[in-house]
Amino acid sequence: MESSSSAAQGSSSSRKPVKQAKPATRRTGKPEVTAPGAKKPAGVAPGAKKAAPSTAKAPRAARSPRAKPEPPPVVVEVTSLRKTYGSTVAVDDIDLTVRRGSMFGVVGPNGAGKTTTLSMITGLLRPDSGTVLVAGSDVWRDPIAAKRVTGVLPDRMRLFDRLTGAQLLYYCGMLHGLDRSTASSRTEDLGVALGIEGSLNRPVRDYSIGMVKKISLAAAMIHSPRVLVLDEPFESVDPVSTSQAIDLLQRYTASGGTVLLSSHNMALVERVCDSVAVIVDGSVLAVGTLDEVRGKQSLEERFVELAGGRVAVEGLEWLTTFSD
Ligand SMILES: Nc1ncnc2c1ncn2[C@@H]1O[C@H](COP(=O)(O)OP(=O)(O)OP(=O)(O)O)[C@@H](O)[C@H]1O
Repeated sequence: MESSSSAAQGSSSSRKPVKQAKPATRRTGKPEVTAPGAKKPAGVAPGAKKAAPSTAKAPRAARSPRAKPEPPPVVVEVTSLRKTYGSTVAVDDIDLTVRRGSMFGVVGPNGAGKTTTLSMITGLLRPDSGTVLVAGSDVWRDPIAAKRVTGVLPDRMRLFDRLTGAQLLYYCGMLHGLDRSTASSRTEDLGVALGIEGSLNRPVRDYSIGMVKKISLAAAMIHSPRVLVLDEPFESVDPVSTSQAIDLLQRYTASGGTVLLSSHNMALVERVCDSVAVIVDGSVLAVGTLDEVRGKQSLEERFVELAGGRVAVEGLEWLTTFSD
C-alpha cells in the first residue's frame, strides 16, 4: 500500500504521483491520501516530520493546505540604528530582522554604511542611537551574552599575526572558553574545511590576503556561535576556497546557524543568500527575500537601479592618448 509520503516523492506504484506544484486543485475523491503529503512545505524541520508518521491519520487542521509553518525565530533584531561621524550620517535609522537559519546578505555601494552597520551589530562600534538584539541579548546592555553567541569576521581586522594559524585558532578557542582538546580538534577541522591545513604552522603575517580571510573565518567559527557576522568574507578568496567556505556556511545554516554577510559580489549573494538588504547612503532601500528584492531583474540590475544607476563616463580623453 502506498503511503502519502511515497506519493509525494513520485513512487513507481500504480497510482499516479502527485505533482507538488498544484496538489490542492486536483479533486480525485481521495484528497486525504494525496494532498497533505505533497503539500508539505520545504522549510519544515526534520524533527517536525518525525513527529507525524506518514501512516497515521493527521487531524483535519494539520492537513489543511492553508496551514502555514511558523517562521523561524528572529535571531538578530536591529531597531532604529544610527551612527554619524561629524556631519556624515553613516547609518541613518536602520531596521533589520534576521531569522534563524537565514543566510542574509547586506549589499550597497562603497561608503553606503555596511561596515558601520555590521560593526554596531557585533558590538565593535557604539551607535549614537538604536538597539541591537542578538539571540535576545542587547549588544550594548548585555555585551557578554550577545558576544558569546556571535562569531565575527570584521573588515580590516587586526590579527595577532606573529602566531601561527594553529596558535591563533587555538587562542581564539580558549578565549571563548573551549577546553584545550576541543580547541585543538576544531583547529584541525576548520583548517581542513577551509583548505588551509597545510599553512596552519606558518605565522599568520606570512599569509596572503585570501589566507588571512580564511583564518579569520575559522576564528569566527571556532566557538560554534549561533550567529556569524561576516564583513566581505569572500573578498580576495579564490573560487575553489570560496565554494568550500560556502559549503561550510550552508551546512551551518542548515543546522540552525544564522549568517549575516556583506558583499559586493552580487552573483555570489544571489547564489547563497535567501534574504538581502540593499543599503544606500546609510538607509535600507530594499529588504526581504531575494526574490522580493530583485523582482524579475537580476540582483545586480536591481542594485544598480537602487544605487542611482550608472554614471556615463565623459572626458578623460587623455587616457587614450598614451604616454609614449
Ligand atoms: N571612522 C570614521 N570616521 C569618519 N567617517 C567614517 C568612519 N568610518 C566610516 N566613515 C564614513 O561612514 C560612511 C559609511 O562607511 P562604511 O565603511 O560603513 O561603508 P561601507 O558600505 O562599508 O563601504 P565599503 O563598501 O567601501 O566598504 C562613509 O561615508 C565613510 O566615509
